[in-house]
Amino acid sequence: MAAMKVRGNAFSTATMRVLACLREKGLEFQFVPVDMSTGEQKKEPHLSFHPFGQVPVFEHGDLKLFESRAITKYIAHEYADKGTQLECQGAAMPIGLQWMEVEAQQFESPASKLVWELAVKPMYGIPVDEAAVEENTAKLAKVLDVYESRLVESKYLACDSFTLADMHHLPNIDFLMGTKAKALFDSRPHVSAWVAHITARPAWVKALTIRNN
Ligand SMILES: N[C@@H](CCC(=O)N[C@@H](CS)C(=O)NCC(=O)O)C(=O)O
Repeated sequence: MAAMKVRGNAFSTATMRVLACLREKGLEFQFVPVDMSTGEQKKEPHLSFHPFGQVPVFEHGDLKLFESRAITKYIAHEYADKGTQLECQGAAMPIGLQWMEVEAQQFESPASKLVWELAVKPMYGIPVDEAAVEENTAKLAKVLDVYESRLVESKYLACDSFTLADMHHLPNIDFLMGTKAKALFDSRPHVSAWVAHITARPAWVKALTIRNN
């Protein structure tokens, strides 16, 4: 099997999305830390791997990929028979695609803005923009109302087992659980149970250990 490498940062949500996937699949990989505090991602040689100057970058033999969700879809497909089956099967396949888009198009924007305001800014002593917090709390609440309805009828978002559609949420949820935005999840019983369930997955717990290295 060709060697796998992830260039990224342990505190980057997009990087953690890829590490979660590799852990679910039980795949070996080399982690190459990119120091975002010095802007390493905006300089060569990193720019030769990622033209937008971001993390993560995934390398598998001669293949070089950026965009975390494209990387996880590649890994899930390429290693369909290894570890956790992360794609919805058969007739549920398009439902999996739909809920992955929901995460990317509806959840990511308000969730990542709240991560920035409530988790990252306080770490660096940067003043919080309360108007942005209010606006994105309202937006995320509406998204989670839809999730609550969906999770009444289905234990997981897309199909009857854990898939990429659930997994893609983990990094933003992990940060938000340490902020006042946790209340948005806790106040919706089915969302709250889903969060407890997916954040306790051994693969996710193992992915997070990268922060201890
Ligand atoms: N849509 C991209 C987002 C990548 C992204 O925004 N990465 C952030 C870290 S989570 C980054 O590199 N930020 C530094 C920068 O933009 O300079 C993906 O999912 O890979």
